[in-house]
Amino acid sequence: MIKVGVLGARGRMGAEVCRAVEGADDLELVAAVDQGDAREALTSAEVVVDFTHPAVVMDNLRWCIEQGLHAVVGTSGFDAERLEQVRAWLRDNPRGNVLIGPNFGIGAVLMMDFARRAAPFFESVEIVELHHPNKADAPSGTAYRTAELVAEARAKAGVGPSPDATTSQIDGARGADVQGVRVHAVRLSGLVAHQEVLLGGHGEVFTIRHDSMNRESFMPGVLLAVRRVADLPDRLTVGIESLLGL
Ligand SMILES: NC(=O)C1=CN([C@@H]2O[C@H](COP(=O)(O)OP(=O)(O)OC[C@H]3O[C@@H](n4cnc5c(N)ncnc54)[C@H](OP(=O)(O)O)[C@@H]3O)[C@@H](O)[C@H]2O)C=CC1
Ligand SMILES: O=C(O)C1=N[C@H](C(=O)O)C[C@H](O)C1
Repeated sequence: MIKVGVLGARGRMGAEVCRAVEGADDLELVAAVDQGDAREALTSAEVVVDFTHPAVVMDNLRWCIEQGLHAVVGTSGFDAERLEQVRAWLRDNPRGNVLIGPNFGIGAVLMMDFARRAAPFFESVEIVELHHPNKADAPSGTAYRTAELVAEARAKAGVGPSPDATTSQIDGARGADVQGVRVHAVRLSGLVAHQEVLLGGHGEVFTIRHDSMNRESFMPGVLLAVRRVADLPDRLTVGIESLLGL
């Protein structure tokens, strides 16, 4: 049995993770912690899962690393600077691995991988992410990570910037620029979590779309990460691609 603690346990994702852990024969939920609860209850866990808020996740993660706990992090908001900070904390503390998953949906991970692979073959690329209106941040962590992967693949292949002759616009009309990739964020009642990657070439458009219809969709990926985080070859892993053999 792997002992699991959940941070953000009363939130939309945290509550779903608690249910999934309780339903798994090989996992035991030993602590469910939310805003205002003492984190010390988590010291009885081997693996801590964090689905809280981008503003608090770094403090939680530093605490987990200092305690030598393995951490599976779903909370969004990780850029290169934050990842470097996590690496520094890991260097200073000998025990505990960290897996940060921008998206634990299997289809979403495939969407990111397909986008990365397709990126060098099209001169234009833009990302549209669509979420429920209670989401705390924009753009989504998934869109940010997709843009990073796409930008990296295009740079490696020597593809230049996406063509764009816009000279006049209202602020924000062309979305956010994430490493040269335009990212547009929609917030709409009725939605859960969705993304389209639009790739345009000569007379053709290739669209990759993923839809999470509910939060259960993330649970196979979260449980896979919980089961494997202790044995990962690197102290810090970003994404579950390697766990899926991608
Ligand atoms: N990687 C993935 O696959 C997915 C990632 N996410 C990400 O997960 C995060 C959470 O999303 P969601 O569940 O919808 O958000 P919610 O707001 O529903 O849940 C977050 C929970 O964390 C609590 N919380 C806030 N601060 C702390 C703290 N310091 N310690 C413990 N608990 C705290 C909140 O309490 P309170 O409300 O009182 O502030 C709330 O109960 C977001 O960053 C989101 O983008 C979401 C879906 C999938
Ligand atoms: O807040 C959400 O809901 C989601 N957050 C993650 C993100 O920011 O990418 C993952 C998924 O999109 C759902």
